[in-house]
Amino acid sequence: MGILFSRIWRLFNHQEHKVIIVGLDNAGKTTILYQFSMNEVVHTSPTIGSNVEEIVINNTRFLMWDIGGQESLRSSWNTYYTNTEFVIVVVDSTDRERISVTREELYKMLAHEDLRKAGLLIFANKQDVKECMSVAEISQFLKLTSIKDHQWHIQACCALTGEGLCQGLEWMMSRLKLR
Ligand SMILES: Nc1nc2c(ncn2[C@@H]2O[C@H](COP(=O)(O)OP(=O)(O)OP(=O)(O)O)[C@@H](O)[C@H]2O)c(=O)[nH]1
Ligand SMILES: [Mg+2]
Repeated sequence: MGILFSRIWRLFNHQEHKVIIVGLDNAGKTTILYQFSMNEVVHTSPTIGSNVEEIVINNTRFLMWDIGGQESLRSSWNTYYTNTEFVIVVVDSTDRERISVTREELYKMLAHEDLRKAGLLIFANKQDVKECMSVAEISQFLKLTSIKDHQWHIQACCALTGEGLCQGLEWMMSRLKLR
């Protein structure tokens, strides 16, 4: 009876799932957010604070927070962590010099109590640029296989064309179904 009730509850309970989009400045977070919400490339300037949009896919509602990635803003990312179900980390695949900074920020986040249960989706963005880092390279730099306490997935994408973005969302949807 309990299982049946919880299945019916989930069927009718169109609750919102909180998602935060983080990553270094210039990674493409805002471009990705508006590809999700408007299906188009918007002209962006560096985000100060955050942008938020509701994205609805097959009756599943995500509330997505895109947070500014400049160095001075990173210490306030943690003010967005409460009730977060998914963290999307956007990596600029052309930025080899700062991948170690992304790694530091990533592990700092994963250690945070409020993100204990959050799933992790990594977008290897800007795959349209020649000689960018591949998914395999980024996985290695970020030591993703060492992450045992969070569900994670890495997805190649190009925010300008939208390629790969849906696959990332599909992974998030597939995690929700398992709950
Ligand atoms: N070539 C290429 N450029 C991209 C891609 N995605 C985003 N950009 C460009 O990268 C620049 C930064 O994009 P934003 O979306 O503003 O980056 P952001 O991560 O929100 O940056 P902050 O708000 O400063 O944290 C813009 O000029 C985008 O047009 C991509 O897939 N390929
Ligand atoms: Mg931005």
